[in-house]
Amino acid sequence: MRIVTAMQMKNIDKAAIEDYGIQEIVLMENAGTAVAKKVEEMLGNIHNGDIFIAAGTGNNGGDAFVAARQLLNHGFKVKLFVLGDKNHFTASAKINYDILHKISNEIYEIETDHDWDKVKMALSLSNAVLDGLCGTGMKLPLRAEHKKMINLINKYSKKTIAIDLPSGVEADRGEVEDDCAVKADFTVTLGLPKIGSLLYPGAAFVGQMQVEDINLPAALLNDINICHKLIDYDLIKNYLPARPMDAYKGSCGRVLAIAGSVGYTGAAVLCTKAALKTGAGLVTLGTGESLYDIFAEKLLEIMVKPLPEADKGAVSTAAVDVILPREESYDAILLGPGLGRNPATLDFVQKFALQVKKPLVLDADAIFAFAGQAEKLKQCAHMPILTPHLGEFANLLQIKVKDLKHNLWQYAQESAKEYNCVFVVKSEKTIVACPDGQIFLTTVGNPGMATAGSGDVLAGMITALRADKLNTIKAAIAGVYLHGKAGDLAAQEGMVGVIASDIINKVQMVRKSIDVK
Ligand SMILES: NC(=O)C1=CN([C@@H]2O[C@H](COP(=O)(O)OP(=O)(O)OC[C@H]3O[C@@H](n4cnc5c(N)ncnc54)[C@H](O)[C@@H]3O)[C@@H](O)[C@H]2O)[C@H](O)CC1
Ligand SMILES: [K+]
Repeated sequence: MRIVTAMQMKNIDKAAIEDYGIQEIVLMENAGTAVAKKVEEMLGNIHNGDIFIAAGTGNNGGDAFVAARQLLNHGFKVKLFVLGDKNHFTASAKINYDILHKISNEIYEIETDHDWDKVKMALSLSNAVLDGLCGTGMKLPLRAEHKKMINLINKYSKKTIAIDLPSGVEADRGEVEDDCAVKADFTVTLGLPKIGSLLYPGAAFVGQMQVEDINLPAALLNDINICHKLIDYDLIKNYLPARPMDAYKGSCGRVLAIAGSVGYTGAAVLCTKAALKTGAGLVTLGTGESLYDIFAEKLLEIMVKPLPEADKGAVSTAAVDVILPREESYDAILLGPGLGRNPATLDFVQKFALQVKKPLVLDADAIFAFAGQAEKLKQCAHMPILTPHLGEFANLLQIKVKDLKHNLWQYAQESAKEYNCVFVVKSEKTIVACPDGQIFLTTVGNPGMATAGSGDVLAGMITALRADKLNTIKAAIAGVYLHGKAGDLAAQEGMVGVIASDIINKVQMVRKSIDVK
């Protein structure tokens, strides 16, 4: 499913009206009807409950007026409070405001302190709250009266449905000012999900999201110019073919992981085990020769290839001439987990990455090796996949983390294009940014996965998928999805306490659930 900015949604509305002749008032009627249906569904057996509705003067409020009419028709008692200048209703909202006024006398303006007392009384008596204050048209900072209304709604904490977006959540980035946004149990989003409702802190206010197409033409909702999509089952369901009956270990993806250093042997174990559990047929760990005994002892199914080292455990540039002659033995190569930042190792990474002819995944210290030199990545034989967390990405681009965070999607999109890389940028909402401008946003995973080694596991999983014939973008997307789903399964035993090995142990079950039959 595609996800949109406020402007992109406005353009879809505009196209619906101008290209298809679907008038805004029709879309509003569809929106309000869908919202009213959700209220009734949420209230279950309360058939004549009291509904508190807060409405603005824009089309978000217009949706609320339509919903109010529907709910009244179905026997509910509605108290609706309008916030904003009544002389500035949008046209469609005004039409529905006037219709509603002919049906109900429980439509209130809020001008005096007494009116706010009525708000509190109505909230305290309500069975449900409908938030139609503002949606994609809201620009921060919030006006004081809206903050007051939002804080009151949250204070009475009734079952709450937000229309399109929880009021107070910024539509494009998910920004929320002073934690002041409607804490919704459900958000009925219209047309397509707004990016801001999927990013924190905004995402924390959405509750369960329900997407209603409000009868917009499918061609508009699937417009290829909308280049942001969700990573969900629907997207990846055909990515992972079931294993053919005539498979053999060399036909399921041969991975080489160059990883590990003194004090960071765990990363090498995690990324290689993750590659195997993701389905790679053969996995080899290339590591400093003095660590060979440790890994040979630890690893059964993974072959260990001792490499020349500069200092104990630090792979050196001489390793380039050891691996390159044998590169045809591998289908994809992972560089980085726990590799360390010895200058000789960083030199090895750059020299190897720019000479090897096999698909590459760069993680952790291998990304560090290109800090401030990302343009060199364009010399890789295949479009590489980089899996930085925010700090590693900021360091690669040589910018501050806070600047990166404020404009993450733009930096990711521009960097992917400029350096011809796929960036898997790990944060509470991992994204996959591609050179063609596409950005994919994960819908799975949980805070329990913020644990040592989780990134090593992801890097190993992506490399295994890349080795098993998935192209660069699909390998990155499928890896993020599998990793998040495995992490969600691991968190079922308790989110706190998930460790990276738990994620690895759930990968098999996730693959079983999504492999194409
Ligand atoms: N997606 C669709 O196809 C449809 C969406 N609909 C709804 O339309 C709104 C967008 O409507 P718009 O009129 O552009 O703006 P809003 O109603 O979201 O917001 C304007 C509203 O909010 C007040 N406001 C703006 N900024 C602030 C602020 N900083 N503080 C307080 N108040 C603010 C402003 O005064 C107005 O009252 C979309 O979200 C959907 O709900 C269509 O109805 C159907 C088609
Ligand atoms: K809203």
